[in-house]
Amino acid sequence: MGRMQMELHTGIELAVEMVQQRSLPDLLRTATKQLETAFGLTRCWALELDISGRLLHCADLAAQGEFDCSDFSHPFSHILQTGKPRELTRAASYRLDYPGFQALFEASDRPRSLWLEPLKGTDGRTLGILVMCRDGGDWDGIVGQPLYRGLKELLTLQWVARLQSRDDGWQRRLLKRSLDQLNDSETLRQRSEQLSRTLVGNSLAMNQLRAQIVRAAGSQLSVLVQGETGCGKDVVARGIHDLSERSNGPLIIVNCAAIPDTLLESELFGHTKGAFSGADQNKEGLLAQANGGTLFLDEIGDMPMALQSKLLRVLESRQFRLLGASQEQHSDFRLVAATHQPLQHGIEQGCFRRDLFYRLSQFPLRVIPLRERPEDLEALSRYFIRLYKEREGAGPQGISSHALHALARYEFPGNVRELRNIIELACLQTPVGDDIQPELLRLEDPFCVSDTGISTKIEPKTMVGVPTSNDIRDLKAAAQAFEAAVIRERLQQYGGNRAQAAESLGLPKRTLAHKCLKYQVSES
Ligand SMILES: Nc1ncnc2c1ncn2[C@@H]1O[C@H](COP(=O)(O)OP(=O)(O)OP(=O)(O)O)[C@@H](O)[C@H]1O
Repeated sequence: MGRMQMELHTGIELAVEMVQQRSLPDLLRTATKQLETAFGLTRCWALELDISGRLLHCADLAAQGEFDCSDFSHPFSHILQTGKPRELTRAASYRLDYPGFQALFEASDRPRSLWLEPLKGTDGRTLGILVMCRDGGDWDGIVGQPLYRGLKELLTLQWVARLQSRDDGWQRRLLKRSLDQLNDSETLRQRSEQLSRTLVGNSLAMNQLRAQIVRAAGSQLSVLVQGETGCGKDVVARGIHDLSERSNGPLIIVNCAAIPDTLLESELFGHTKGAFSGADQNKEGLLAQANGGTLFLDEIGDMPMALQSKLLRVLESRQFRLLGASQEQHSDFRLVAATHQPLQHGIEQGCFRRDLFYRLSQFPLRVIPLRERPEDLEALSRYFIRLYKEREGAGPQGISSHALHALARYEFPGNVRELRNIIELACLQTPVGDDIQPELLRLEDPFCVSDTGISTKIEPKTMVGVPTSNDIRDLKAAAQAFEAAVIRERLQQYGGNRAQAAESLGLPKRTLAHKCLKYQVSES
């Protein structure tokens, strides 16, 4: 084979190897090795200019292979600035104290001569710098060779192609990420909108709460909803269930305050026949019923300590045992708990387990009181008017701006529940088709004494069975008598309707039922 043929053969072999490299680092590594072998170099490096054009990288030098292009204490900034190749002698190299350059010089065994050549793509864009090292001089004898020029051209072409595919991949990833983000925010928007049909309010706090509910619903974390009585914790818990992937499963609601302590455990865990006196048949507990769905433990702060420990165990393993049974059972439920009491206080008092608190509040949510979000009053009022009209078939047209102003001045100790009662009562008294006017809004706390010093609604002294303050010898008994009297009176006021009486007192229905049982108060 003649010399020309040999060169052609070598050139083709090298070219084939170079085009096979899929990534830029592999291409640069292969090309520099080829140049070393083909031209007897002691070392060859390829420095890559980053996308900002401010840094040159040499992957093989690791941490030291970074060259700031605005620093002229290494030779590469000059090369980039002039765009021309040049030779650098060993003596000159010693004088350049840039640490990265000294590392490169050292790793090249301090050659007698270095050839620095900028590499450009066909579009004129600078790709980087080729650094060739050898102990002889005569660089023209190398860079003038067709094989060198051919390899260099192929290297730059492949370099551009690799950058292009890296850019394309990067663009694709960027596009995918923005599409994902768009999808996420679109889903978030749609779900928040769906939720705004039942969890009404346009305030910033409500918008943020809805967004958090959507997020909580998308996870399996236990959610603790905290907020004053009547502010919408129950609505939040239902929202979490409805928006979760468990929405087709059951939503089991347990009001821990409404079930006597002695019954709560068997209600939750269930029992076998004969487990205790009165257990005349097997009974499935609420934990088992919540399988595949959501268990909502309302008023969790009222759960007895002994039961808290058992609940903690269930939450950790989702395993539990029916009272009286020897076998464990499994239930796959998501827990949502709610409380109007600050649990922190319970923890300090030693009546709420700290570890349970942390287990419950994996995703904490707080519903702020209505008085702190007056922007929600109008939307909520119109929502309750609409519900009233749907239920009764007719009702007021809307609510006057004066009435809305009056609402805005009120504190709402009973929160949204109280607003609902006020609006419903006003609906009843407003002529069909008119707007609710301020004088029809019963804006007073029934337990408050008015400016005249006369109690506006309830006068404990006149209540049957309630001792006057001078006669009180046992405060607890007197307070209970008062509570019983208020409930009795409220039931009378609402014609025995427990749901309305409970709403008007800011109590869950089951709590009222429990209190009626405790105080022997009947509807009649
Ligand atoms: N943002 C809201 N949008 C629509 N209705 C609401 C909203 N907040 C509360 N309500 C309504 O107010 C009443 C009381 O709400 P809810 O029962 O959820 O309060 P709660 O915080 O759970 O009260 P409690 O502490 O007494 O259990 C319900 O009739 C509920 O539908």
